[in-house]
Amino acid sequence: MHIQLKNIHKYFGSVHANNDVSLTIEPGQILGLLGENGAGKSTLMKILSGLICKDSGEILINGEEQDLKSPADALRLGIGMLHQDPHDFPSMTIREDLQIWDQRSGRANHSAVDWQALMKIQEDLGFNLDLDGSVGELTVGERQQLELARLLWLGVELLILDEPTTGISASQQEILFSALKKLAGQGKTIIFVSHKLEEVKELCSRAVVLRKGCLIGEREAPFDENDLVKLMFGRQITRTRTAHAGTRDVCLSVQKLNIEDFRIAIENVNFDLYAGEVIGLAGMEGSGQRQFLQALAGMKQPSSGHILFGDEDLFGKNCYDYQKRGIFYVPSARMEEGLVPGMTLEEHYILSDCEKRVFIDSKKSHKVTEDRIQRFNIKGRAVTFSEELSGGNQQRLLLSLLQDPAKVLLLENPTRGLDIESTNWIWSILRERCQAATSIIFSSADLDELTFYADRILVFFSGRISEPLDSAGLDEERLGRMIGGKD
Ligand SMILES: Nc1ncnc2c1ncn2[C@@H]1O[C@H](COP(=O)(O)OP(=O)(O)OP(=O)(O)O)[C@@H](O)[C@H]1O
Repeated sequence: MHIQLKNIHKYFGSVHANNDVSLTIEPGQILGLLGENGAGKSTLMKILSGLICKDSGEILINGEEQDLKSPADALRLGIGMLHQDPHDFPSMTIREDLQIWDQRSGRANHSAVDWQALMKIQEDLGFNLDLDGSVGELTVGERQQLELARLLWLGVELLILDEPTTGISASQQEILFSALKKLAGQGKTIIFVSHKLEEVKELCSRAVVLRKGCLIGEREAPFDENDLVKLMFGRQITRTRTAHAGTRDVCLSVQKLNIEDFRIAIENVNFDLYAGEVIGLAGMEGSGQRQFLQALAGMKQPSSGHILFGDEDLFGKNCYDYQKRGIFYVPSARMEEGLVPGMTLEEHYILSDCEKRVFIDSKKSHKVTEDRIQRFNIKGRAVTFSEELSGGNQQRLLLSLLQDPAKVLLLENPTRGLDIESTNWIWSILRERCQAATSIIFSSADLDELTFYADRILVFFSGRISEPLDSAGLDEERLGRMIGGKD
């Protein structure tokens, strides 16, 4: 599919999200679309996939101008997008979810041959989704897999992937990349939106960069990472190491903890979390990290064991008891579990205020909102709805809602979808909290982030958890082997 975007403009109120963007993409090309958080990448891709309408400009598909008014219009032309947050129906089975989408694209016949075709796509991509399983029970990574398989099943020729590797493991990523290369080899056009330059280097033949809504440059492979960073931010940025603040004072002691659900059984976990320490959880997605974090936040009842906090055993208490003691959890699925669509930034701050009162103190809430927007550098206003923020800014909003003082922060993929500058910044904020004796346990699929920011690492493999490993002496290769259960 040959795609030509000509002079695309898009405004959201006073925000000029896409400013005169022109771009041509050849068939069989894997194009990297780069830019800092809020640069306008998702907006451009949403326009191309029919989810939102451009204000002006032209879209030509195979030389013909097209007026894309809906995702169904785009799908009919063979354009499909995998969004940062899954677009699916958690209350349905996978089969039902697929059928709904297929009807939207105007093709409603589902013979055994159709389902066989889907299974073949799954097999080619290395996915293993049970068609009669519930969508709501899938992990974020599996939901991405479902969407990708669905798009190919619907016959897309242009595949747009917005940050597709954020929730998936290294081995899933390998499978995904080889599948994408194969698809490009078959002539499909792929646009890969990412903040991870090493992935763009590995996958893409060409990269274009957006900054403040404008397309400001492009490069052909092989890419120089420093050059791309400079193009994205207008200056050089590297990962900044922050001072470690770990002490030997035990903040939380986990003893003989057993956690069980229908997915996984985690047995006999024992470790001490020290005040000011950062512990990273490594492992393939779905190896128990989420259940573990939720158990430590009181959101999931462990089957037995002890969670000792000071003189108290928190086993059996609920999440509000944990919150009262300063133990907070931040989920990975930010728009579904963390933020409330339809509510403004200010309403989020009002809702997250723990102080109980009948009336809203609007003077105070305006001030808190303005302070947090400024402190967390959120590109949005007090009246902006959470779903209107860019992905990276939603993540900033989520983290800005955390209460002070916090004793323990349990963070699921805290820098998901953030650019290097924002990641540096978030970790500087988190480390600042550690200096004030807050302890952090975070999960991440990014080995580099784990070895760089964690003091110690717990490796999860099929519900088994390693002894805490000192991250200082741990190289990524060994960590990778342990995650795969080979060490
Ligand atoms: N529906 C909307 N309503 C209002 N403003 C919006 C909306 N969608 C996006 N914006 C604004 O447009 C700008 C570009 O956002 P966009 O999501 O395209 O950025 P992005 O480059 O994809 O960022 P990220 O890497 O953080 O996902 C941001 O300032 C964002 O707040």
